[in-house]
Amino acid sequence: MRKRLVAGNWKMHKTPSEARPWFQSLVDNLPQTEAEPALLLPFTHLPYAAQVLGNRVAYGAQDVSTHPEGAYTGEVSARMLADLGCRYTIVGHSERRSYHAETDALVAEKAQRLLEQAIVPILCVGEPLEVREAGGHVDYTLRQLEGSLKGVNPPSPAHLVIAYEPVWAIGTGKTATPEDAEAMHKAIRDWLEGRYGAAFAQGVRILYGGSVKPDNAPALFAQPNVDGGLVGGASLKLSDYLQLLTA
Ligand SMILES: O=C[C@H](O)COP(=O)(O)O
Repeated sequence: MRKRLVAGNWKMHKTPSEARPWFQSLVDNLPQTEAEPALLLPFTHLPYAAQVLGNRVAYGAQDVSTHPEGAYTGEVSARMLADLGCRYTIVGHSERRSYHAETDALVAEKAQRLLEQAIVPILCVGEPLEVREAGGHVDYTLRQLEGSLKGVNPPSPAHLVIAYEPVWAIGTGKTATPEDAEAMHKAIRDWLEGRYGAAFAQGVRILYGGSVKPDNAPALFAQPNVDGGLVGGASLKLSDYLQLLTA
């Protein structure tokens, strides 16, 4: 039985001092729910997350260095994130793939660095609009998955989360239909089975991301292979995020 994960990706929003009282309100208003809450935050917010969210709400970063340590100005290592108590960290978000030219091979290295520190990578994949329109979305996404997991061997299914985020649905208000999301998630799980075996594949959580909101989340999350969401915009508003936790 996979535990639903509702992961908020704050991207580059809010300052640390704006975030701190928000974290407190989240902790004070956490609903009784089976879903696991998590926030993926800018690096600057993580010390406050450690203080306020503690072990009540999981948190982590949105990126990590491929290097374990050393003279790499501006980089943040997996060991630094582990020291701040990060449970998850995003790798391969389409915004990093497109604005920072991150390749599948680089994403795989980042995932590996995280696993070395027992941080669970939330590995993002998903096709752009032209690929979807041409009908090549499944092949495209599975190829991306294969490249981004090359040489990556998580010790258990709990150590890997996949987020399917069709690029055309991110921040656009357009969402994949629950049926389209389910079809892709099933294809991803089948691929995971071929790569890691059936028991492993059944344990991995596959999140949907792309304009998830309180009104569309129940139908998406009801799909058998949709194990929660990676939520951008709606995770910035406390009332929306709280609703998603019980969707
Ligand atoms: O990581 C989150 C996704 O990019 C989705 O963002 P969005 O919910 O604002 O569309």
